[in-house]
Amino acid sequence: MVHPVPDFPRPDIKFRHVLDISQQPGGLALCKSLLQTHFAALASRVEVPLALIREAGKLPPPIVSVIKTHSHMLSSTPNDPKEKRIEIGRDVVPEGASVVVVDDVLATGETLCAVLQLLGEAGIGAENVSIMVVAEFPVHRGRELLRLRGFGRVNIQSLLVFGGA
Ligand SMILES: O=P(O)(O)OC[C@H]1O[C@H](OP(=O)(O)OP(=O)(O)O)[C@H](O)[C@@H]1O
Ligand SMILES: Nc1ncnc2[nH]cnc12
Repeated sequence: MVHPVPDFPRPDIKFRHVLDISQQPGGLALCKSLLQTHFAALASRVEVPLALIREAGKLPPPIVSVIKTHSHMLSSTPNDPKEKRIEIGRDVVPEGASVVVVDDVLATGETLCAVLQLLGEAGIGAENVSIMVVAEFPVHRGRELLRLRGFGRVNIQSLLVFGGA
């Protein structure tokens, strides 16, 4: 279901088009049901609130915001800024709530570190967060970065793992 695209976005990279899963018939439903086997409380199935985390400038105030150093892999143009900000509405997740973070890819781990930091700023400790990704690329050592940044105890589950560490 995830087809490889050679030499994208740069020569010698075998890109795995993970998001294409959602463009294939039944793909999104398959993902949802696989994710649900890992986490009983997925927002779209059991109607717990969905909290969006977006790049800076896309959510109205009040927001909480942190810097995100972006992953080298998909920074396709040399002019891409080295860091961006990500944001969440300040009061969308009640303090002390349990949160399941869902993202498509875990590669370097910069994104998930920024997300955990952002949730921390919003009053949600890492002990109340679990993470689910569709695809993990261990070659980029994302879990190691999370450990180094103090998030080693956060539960991370991936549906697909491409290659070794
Ligand atoms: O584990 P990481 O190395 O952070 O990569 C994973 C992130 O990269 C992609 O997003 P995007 O292309 O927006 O991220 P980028 O700008 O950081 O490359 C993807 O949707 C993940 O959120
Ligand atoms: N090979 C790859 N394909 C798609 N996304 C990625 N993120 C990091 N490595 C990747």
